[in-house]
Amino acid sequence: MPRDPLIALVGKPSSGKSTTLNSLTDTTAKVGNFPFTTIDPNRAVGYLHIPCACSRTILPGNTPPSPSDPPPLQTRCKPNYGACQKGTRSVPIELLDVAGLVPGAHQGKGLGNKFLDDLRHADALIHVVDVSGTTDQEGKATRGYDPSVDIAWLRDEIVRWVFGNLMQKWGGVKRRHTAIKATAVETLQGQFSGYGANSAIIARTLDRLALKQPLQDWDDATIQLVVEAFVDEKFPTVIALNKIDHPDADKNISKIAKQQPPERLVLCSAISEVFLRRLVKQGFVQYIPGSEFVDTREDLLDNGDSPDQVDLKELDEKLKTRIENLKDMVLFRFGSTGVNQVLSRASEVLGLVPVFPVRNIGSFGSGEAGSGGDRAAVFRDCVLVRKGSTVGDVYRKVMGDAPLAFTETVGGVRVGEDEVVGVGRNDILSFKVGRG
Ligand SMILES: Nc1nc2c(ncn2[C@@H]2O[C@H](COP(=O)(O)OP(=O)(O)OP(=O)(O)O)[C@@H](O)[C@H]2O)c(=O)[nH]1
Repeated sequence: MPRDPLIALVGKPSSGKSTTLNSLTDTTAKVGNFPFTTIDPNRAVGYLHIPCACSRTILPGNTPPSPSDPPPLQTRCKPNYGACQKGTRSVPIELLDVAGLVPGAHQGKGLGNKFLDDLRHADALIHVVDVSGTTDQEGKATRGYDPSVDIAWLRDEIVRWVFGNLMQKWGGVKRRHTAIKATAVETLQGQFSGYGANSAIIARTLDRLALKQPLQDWDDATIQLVVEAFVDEKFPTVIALNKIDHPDADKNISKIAKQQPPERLVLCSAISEVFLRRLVKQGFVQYIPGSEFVDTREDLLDNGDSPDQVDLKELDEKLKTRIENLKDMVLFRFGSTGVNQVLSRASEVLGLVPVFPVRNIGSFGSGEAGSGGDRAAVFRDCVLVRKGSTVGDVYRKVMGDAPLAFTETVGGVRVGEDEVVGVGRNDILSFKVGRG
């Protein structure tokens, strides 16, 4: 059965990993349960924000009565896991906290081997970088440090770790490869299976390099290239440039933006998100996590709300100033605190596709045909699968090994088991169990 995707947060000490994790996992937004049964101590549940199927007005019977009304399905969207607020769905996703990697980790420095070992199961990485330059490469307080260096050494540590593990056995690997006349994909898959690599990842790795020599003739430099390409395939990485609220951040952001592909970079201020969510909990502000706007009591009164309608507390001068600063330095300049984009971007680099399995393809409910009528809850389930997954892959993830009779999508249209799932095309599926 395909595994659930796992995203790991990595970075040097004090770059803001815990704060980022808190901002991604804090459940102020009334998110519900999650489907993962065993959560290790270093795992947490984050919520990926996606447009929910319930807000697609193209679906039968989902036209809003007037432009200002929500589509009818939206009012009945009740996820089993996560939440749906006005058509934005929070889908639970597992996160792994890989504590404090430092240069030299691959040789065991700072318990590095243990942390690197934790990484094996990750499908993508979020590298949290302290873009303010106020912590050195080991996380100690400083000023004027160049954080672009961190991006290079962290990847290098992972490469050296994988390289070291492979080289320990390379003599035997080569001999066996020749003796059994294996293909390079087969041999490398055997070596890299401990990192959760399948043959598709290995094939992509080798395609990237288009090597001429057979595996048994690879020299160290070639093996190094193979390992680098493998690390990039197996651990696609989003770089979260954290602490953008700090005045020293701008020049570092410009430098890194010139060196890295834009689709890999996200700007964020984890501490701002944590602070705002705390103020929401304490009843001081209205704020939808990830949005550009924060409303205080004063703002709402200025907007014409009457005092008895506004149930927010008064702010003292100190808090007022902090919120104004946060608006100026982060929200207005960057459009949000950026933390939700960190997770969305990681899901993009992984190519995750949300799929909505429903029992009843006519009503999108989870009951038998006709049960609950048009008031029944819809789109109870949403699963995240990797790009390129087929209808059959989704079926096995949701239903396990039971035999599949046939599958329908919107309008009762039959879809084949081998069809690749895609957003808006065949991502609402009803599986009929049994022998077809
Ligand atoms: N200015 C600013 N400071 C931040 C931000 N995020 C985190 N910090 C601060 O950076 C320091 C380190 O944050 P942590 O989240 O503990 O960092 P960490 O990477 O988990 O550190 P380790 O647990 O040592 O690996 C703390 O003092 C945070 O308050 C941010 O967005 N802006």
